[in-house]
Amino acid sequence: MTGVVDPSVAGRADLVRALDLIRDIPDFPQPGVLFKDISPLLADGAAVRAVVDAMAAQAGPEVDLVVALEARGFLLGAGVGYARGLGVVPVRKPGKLPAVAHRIDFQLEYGTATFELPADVLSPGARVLVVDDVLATGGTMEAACELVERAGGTVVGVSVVLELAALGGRRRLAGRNVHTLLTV
Ligand SMILES: O=P(O)(O)OC[C@H]1O[C@H](OP(=O)(O)OP(=O)(O)O)[C@H](O)[C@@H]1O
Ligand SMILES: Nc1ncnc2[nH]cnc12
Repeated sequence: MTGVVDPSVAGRADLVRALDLIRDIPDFPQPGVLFKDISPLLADGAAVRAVVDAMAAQAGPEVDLVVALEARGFLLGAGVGYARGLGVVPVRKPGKLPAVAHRIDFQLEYGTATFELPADVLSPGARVLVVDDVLATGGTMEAACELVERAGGTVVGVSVVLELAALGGRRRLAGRNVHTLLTV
């Protein structure tokens, strides 16, 4: 996929190849949306390793917990946690968690959604990296950061594979430390 790569990606043939596996699916999940599908990247062992290692390397040394966003963020966040030797907390869609600390409703590019943070797994003062696949309008990431902060955590970075610049997510996350591998 063509776009602007992070300086950490430039010159890394394995990462460039991995990011090239992301495909466009028109009119999904609704007409007018150009969906960026990372499934081919996730299905390629070398690609997913290159991407997860790059996300783990971008995040600062101060991170002590990964928060991963349902659903595709789980796949990447678990890898980043493993690579850095850090725990992973899943932020989930409603009705999945047996014990909920905080809940938030939000809007994303193609609809509305709700996230929940599990109870008693995020300690106040935790320095959190929030991981997802795509940053579009930023509604999803902003809501996740809000949940972390309600629990007393500090969001020290947010990390995605792909940023859709025209949808303004980075502006919405102004003041936050946003890591992306590719911006289109
Ligand atoms: O920046 P935004 O406009 O908020 O959009 C980004 C979010 O949209 C997609 O999730 P989706 O809700 O499709 O969930 P899924 O991962 O469960 O399929 C993507 O995985 C991000 O989480
Ligand atoms: N266009 C898009 N492609 C993939 N994930 C998204 N999340 C929000 N908008 C998206």
